[in-house]
Order: sequence, then C-alpha cells, then structure tokens
Amino acid sequence: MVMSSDTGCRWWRRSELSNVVSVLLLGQLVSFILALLNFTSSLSANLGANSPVTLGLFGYLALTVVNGSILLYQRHELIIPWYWYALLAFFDVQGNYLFNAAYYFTSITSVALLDCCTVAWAILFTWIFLGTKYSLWQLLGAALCGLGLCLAILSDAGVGDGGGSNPLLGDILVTGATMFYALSNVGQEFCVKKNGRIEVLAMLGLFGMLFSVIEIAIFERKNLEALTWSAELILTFVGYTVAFFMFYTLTPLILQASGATLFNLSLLTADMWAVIIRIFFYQQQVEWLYYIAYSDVGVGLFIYSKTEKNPNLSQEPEIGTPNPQYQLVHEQEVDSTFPVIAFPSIGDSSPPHILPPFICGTQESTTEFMDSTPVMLNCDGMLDCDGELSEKIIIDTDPGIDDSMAIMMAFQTPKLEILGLTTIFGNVSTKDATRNALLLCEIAGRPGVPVAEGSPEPLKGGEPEIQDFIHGSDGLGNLNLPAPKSKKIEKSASEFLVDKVSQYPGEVSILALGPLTNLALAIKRDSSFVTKVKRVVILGGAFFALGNINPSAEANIYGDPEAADIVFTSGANIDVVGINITTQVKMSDEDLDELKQSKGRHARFLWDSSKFYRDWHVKSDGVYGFFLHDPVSFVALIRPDLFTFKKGVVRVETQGLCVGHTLMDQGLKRWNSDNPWTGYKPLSVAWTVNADKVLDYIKSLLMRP
Ligand SMILES: O=c1[nH]c(=O)c2ncn([C@@H]3O[C@H](CO)[C@@H](O)[C@H]3O)c2[nH]1
Repeated sequence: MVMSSDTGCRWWRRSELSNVVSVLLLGQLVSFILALLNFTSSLSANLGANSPVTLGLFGYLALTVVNGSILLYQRHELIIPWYWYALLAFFDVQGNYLFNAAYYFTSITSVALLDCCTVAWAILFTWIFLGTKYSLWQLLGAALCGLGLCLAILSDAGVGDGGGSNPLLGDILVTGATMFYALSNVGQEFCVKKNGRIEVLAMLGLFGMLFSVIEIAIFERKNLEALTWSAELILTFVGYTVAFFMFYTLTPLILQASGATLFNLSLLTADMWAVIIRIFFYQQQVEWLYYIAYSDVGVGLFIYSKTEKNPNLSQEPEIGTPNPQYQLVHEQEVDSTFPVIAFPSIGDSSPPHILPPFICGTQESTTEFMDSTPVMLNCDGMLDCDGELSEKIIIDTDPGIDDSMAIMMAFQTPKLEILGLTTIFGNVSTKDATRNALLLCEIAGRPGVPVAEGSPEPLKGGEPEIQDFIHGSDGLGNLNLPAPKSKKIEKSASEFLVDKVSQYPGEVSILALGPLTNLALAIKRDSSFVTKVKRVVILGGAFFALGNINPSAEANIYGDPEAADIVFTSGANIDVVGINITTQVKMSDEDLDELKQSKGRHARFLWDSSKFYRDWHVKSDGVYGFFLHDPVSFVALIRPDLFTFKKGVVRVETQGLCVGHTLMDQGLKRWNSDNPWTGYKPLSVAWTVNADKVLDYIKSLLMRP
C-alpha cells in the first residue's frame, strides 16, 4: 500500500476541519449578502423611493453584462427557446417588484421572515405539478415554518406593533412575491439543467431588464420623475445592485460547497441582521411575538434540513451498528424521505430572497437511487425530466472499442458539454490512444474538441502492458483508419485536467475509462483538484468478484495500481463502477444486428470496429457478443438513477500476488484498531444495475440518427 493509515487519517481530519470552517464562512457570506439586499431595499423605501421595479433593473443589467459577455465570448447558441427565459424573467421581475414594494408598507423584519414562504409555495407547486413526495418530518418542519410565519403576520396585524405604515398589506405583497419567486425557481431549474448557469443568468438578466423597462414606463415613470436623487439614495441603489448580482451569482456555488442544511441555517442569520438593523438603524422596537416566530421558523428549518439526506455531514455510527454512510439505500427509503425534485435554479440562480434550498437533494444522494421513476434532481446533480444529467465532462480514455462506444454516446448526448478528451495507455499505447481520440472526434464531426495526451507509462515507470489482442493492434478492431487531420493540444492531460476544473470549479465531471495515471498526476500537480472537481466516475476494479486481467485484478486498476490507490484515497467525490457491474450488461449478437440495421449516426463504424472485440469475447469468455464496460460507466455518469451505490473506502493492492486488487470496506464491522482503510473518505461503489434499462439506454444513444 502506498499510504500509511496514519498519514491518511491526519490528512483527512485537517481537510475536514478546514472544510467546516470554509463552509461556515461561506454561509455567513451569503447571509450577509441577503441582509444587504433586505437593508438596501428597505432603505430605498424609507428614503421615499417608491420605485421597486427600477431598483431591480440595475441588478438585471449587471447580470446581463457579465454573463452575456461570457456567453458571447463562448459563442454559445441558445439551446432553450427565448420565450421560456422571457416567462421566467417575467415571474422573477414580479417577485422582485412585490418584494421591494412591500418595504413601503411593512418592516424589514417581517419581509425577511416572510420570505420563507417561498419554501411553502415550492413544496406546493412541486407536489401538485411534479408529484414530489415529502416525508412526514419534512412536512412537520415546513408546518413549523408556516406557523412561525403566521405568528409574524399576527404580530404585524396588531397583536403588537409590527412596524411600517400598513404592515398587513406589506405582508400580503411579500407573500405574493414569494409565489412568483417559487415559479421563477421552478422555471430556472428547467433552463439551468439544459444549458448551464451562465446562459440562464444572461437571459434572465436580459429579459428581466426588458420587463423592468416596460413596467417602469407604465407604472413608475411618475414616481421616478418626482424622485430627488440624493447621494444617499444613489448609494442605496448601488448597494442593492451589487448585493443582487452577488446573490444570483454566488448562491449556486455556495450551496454546492456547503450543502443545504448549513446553507439554510446560515440564512436565518440574515433575519437576525434584519432585527439588528430595525432596532439600531430605524430605532424601532421589535415585537416579542417576532422572536417567538423566529425561533419557531429556526426549529422548523432545522427539522426539515436534518431529515433531508445531507452527505456533507457525516455521522458517527453507534458501536455495533454498521456505519450508515456505507449502507445501501433502498428505493422505498429514498422515496419516502427524499424530495424528488429540487432546484438547480435555487442553487444556480436564485433570486434575492429566501429560497427553498433545503428541499434540494444533493448530487451524492442522486446516485443512491435505484431504478426510480423519472426523477428530477437537483441543485448540483441536475437530473432531467428524462433522467439525463447535463454537465461539463472530460473523458480520460484509452480507446479501445468499448471506449469508442462510450465516447460516441457522449457526443450523441446534446446536453453534455465535452470539454475535452485526455488519453492514457491501456487498451493501446498512449500515443495510439491520442490518435484514436482525435479520429473519434473527427468521425463524430467534432474535430475542435481538445485532445490532451497523457502519461506514456504508469507512475512507477516502465513499459505499460498493452492489451492489443482484445481491441486489435490499432485499438479500433484493426480498421486501420487514415491518420487524423487534427492535432493534440500542447498541454499534457494532467495540466488540462487541472486547468479545466480550476476554470469551472465544482462544475466538471470526469469519466475515467482507463488506468488512473493522469488523474493521480493531476492530484499531485494541484491538491485543490480534488475539491474543485465535481465528480469522477471511474470504470475500474472488481468488487467481491473476479478480475478480467487475472483472477484478482481488473485491467484498468492493474494498469497503474499506485495511481488508482492515490485517486481512491484522495477525498474527491468518486463513483466507481467495477466489472462486477459492467459484465451484467452485454451487447448480444442480436443487439449488434439491430445496431447495424439502425440509422444510428455512427452505427456502421461502431459495428465494424466491434467485430474484433466480439470475436475475442467468444474465445475468451464464451460470450456471443461483448460486455459494455465503458458505455455502462458513461451511463452511470449521466443516468445514476439506473444504479444503486454503496458507500465504502476502497484501497488497491500495489504489490504481491494480488497486485491491482480492489478491496472495499463495506462498513459492516467496527474495527478494533485503525487499519489501512481507516480515515479515508468513502467512495460510492456501484452495487446493482438495472441491466435491461441500461442496455436500452445505450442502444438508444448508439442508434440515434
Ligand atoms: O485485460 C483485459 N481483459 C479483459 O478480459 C477485458 N475485457 C475488457 N477489457 C478492457 O479493459 C477495460 C475493462 O476492464 C475496458 O476498457 C475494456 O476495453 C479487458 N481487458
């Protein structure tokens, strides 16, 4: 083994501590931004500016300028028709309008607290329109929040002195605002998962601006003409715009880093800021009922958040019971406790108000679904209505016939943004892998996709073992295609990997289809790689099953066991798919015939190249057809709902008889003393697969014209 358990343990604890600190700081940052929004909005009303739409206009302008420029630079075409953006911007503008208008009538504390209503609306909408199920605990938590909000309204209705000229009207306006915010959130979710945050923010900004201008011209012109633009007021507008821009831009990143629970509890501190502002800045007393309402909402949020699965918070298992982190999550369990919709939009571009992020699942949770009905998830996982994930990916590959299939499937998936391919030895030499990767991009009609060449040898050095008897000497079934016209990029694979995850922290997923040398080198090159990468899906290992290169090891892990052990113990968010799973999904001769007859865009090429691979399977495994190792792993990345995963620390044997063997601690036993598995972050190991559905999915992509 390459790392002693001791070192691993200390390293892990240090990084855990800094994680917690940074999460707390981030939570406070977003809470502060929200408080700034509440404050500047209320201040502008207090300075006599009855211009709630104008206030939001500059925020939309800032979003358009920044995100629009990025979009233009990237020369992206819109994937979603413009009218959807128009619709959600319309909701968003109305939300902001009512929200800002409310300050004219009620106190900052009421607006801040009532903002929680967005949660209730979102639950209602997702329940009615999407059939989302919530557990009793979650409903109890939400009910407590609702009770707290009623108490706040009661306080404004005259049981105490609510503050403001017409608190009840103000409360009604906020409630209306939260309804529009919830609609806007749901709308944004559909958009974000299709084409990422930048496009949504740019278009939301653009149409938000357009609607704002129209509404200003109709409703606010007179108020604006009457307004005296004092320096104080201008500063207030600037403050609101900065906070608006930051809130829309930062929330998704913060949510991703902190998880829903802490995020929500942090937001509650924004309400406390409102109390402080009200007492010290406006010199108004805060009614006692408000504090009761506040505590009640706090307890409600806590219960709600705690009953949501949050992988960021690991729990100490009780002695004698298996560590819950390692347990397989069964379908029913998931169904009853886990909300099946959440809002990437809430994560990705939520408006400036309390949103329901705690009804977001987390990406890790999505992977624990098994054969679920179409699910819609979530802040960072972003499963689509048809179940596909939309994300930026890099494929680290040694093509290879089944690699070629996975790569062509990725090219056939419109929602994926393929940032590039990185190459590695395995099925072929690294040089040949680069040539094949370039060829595949050209065949797919995507010659512009960057291909970065990886390491020619494993970490420990020496000539790698090439399996040319499986894929043919060219790696593509001896088709002997002409050399590609395009060229590899200058950067090495590990440089490219580090650059891309740094450019899009938390957004890039990596599909690793060969030995893990490039990934280990990326981790060595930049230790922040493991926190910046969104998710790594690895084809490798054989879990509690025989290997394929010899009885103890699977080929990819065997190719560079040291690298594999570094990656598995790195602390990155990893899903690993072993051949115990991939050998359950087979392309039979009948399936191959179907592929040949189909109008699939690359069907003929794939059929031609796979003959060699198929014949080798007949000889080697007595299988008439072949195992779909790499395509299955691609499906695990884009359709995790077709698998179940079990959590566990995995280590790799790096010497001796069983070199390359992967062994997972399932957490079924509390060990008496530390061992080489102790202290590492568990991976998600694919445990079961819905083989029929995965095969259907693979065929449907390969046969897509
Ligand atoms: O050494 C190998 N022996 C096999 O039986 C075998 N079957 C598939 N493969 C390739 O190795 C990865 C999965 O272990 C995939 O990339 C297959 O192409 C194999 N490699």
